[in-house]
Amino acid sequence: MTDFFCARGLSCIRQDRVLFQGLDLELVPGQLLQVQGKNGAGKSSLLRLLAGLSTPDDGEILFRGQPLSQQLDEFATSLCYIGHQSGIHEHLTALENLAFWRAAYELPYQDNLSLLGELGLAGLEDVPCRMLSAGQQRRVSLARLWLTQAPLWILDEPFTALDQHSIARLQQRFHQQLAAGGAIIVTTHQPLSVDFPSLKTLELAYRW
Ligand SMILES: Nc1ncnc2c1ncn2[C@@H]1O[C@H](COP(=O)(O)OP(=O)(O)OP(=O)(O)O)[C@@H](O)[C@H]1O
Repeated sequence: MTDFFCARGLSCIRQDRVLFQGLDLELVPGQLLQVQGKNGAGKSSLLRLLAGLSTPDDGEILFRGQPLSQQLDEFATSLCYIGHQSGIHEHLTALENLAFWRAAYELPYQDNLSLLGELGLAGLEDVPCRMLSAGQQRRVSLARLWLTQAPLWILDEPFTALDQHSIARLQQRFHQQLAAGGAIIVTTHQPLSVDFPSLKTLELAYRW
């Protein structure tokens, strides 16, 4: 077992249904884990457990050899979690959202205008996010992945609402994160289009 990130014997019960039990996984630096499964199989529930946002019914999760439950604050600084919800402030502009994240997570300085330009949001930096399209809002949300230095990313359906160009750009960002020794856990119903040598898949079966 690696001491970077692993889970042992995880169980999750929702509405009297056992989504999974006895689930083991491990992730080493530079690795991409894709969690797959039908709608309702429990992918988001698993990712929320792994992100420390909910507690397993059984089993434990270890980050750098220590149980997550004993180091949630430290873990939060090593994690970038992006769930189904965009996590952006809709009344703030894209630039203001980036400034907020940089301050909240004490991230190093970046030229946010250039970053938004690279993400295809040039000219929209000062528009309140509620007025952006779904795909544009998703790009603002994903901008965190260009700001963060967290070694572990947990991403729930990050490609939703993105056009093909944005999907390719995000997958290139995945490559950079993995090459820098980071690791990624991702759910997606779409096949990953770029070749990831370190890709590992975990299929969650839908159980009644
Ligand atoms: N907080 C909750 N309370 C009660 N039931 C929940 C909760 N979260 C999830 N569930 C139930 O757990 C099951 C799995 O949900 P989950 O969101 O993990 O599935 P998923 O595999 O991510 O699905 P999808 O592909 O549709 O996003 C669903 O039947 C859902 O109704």
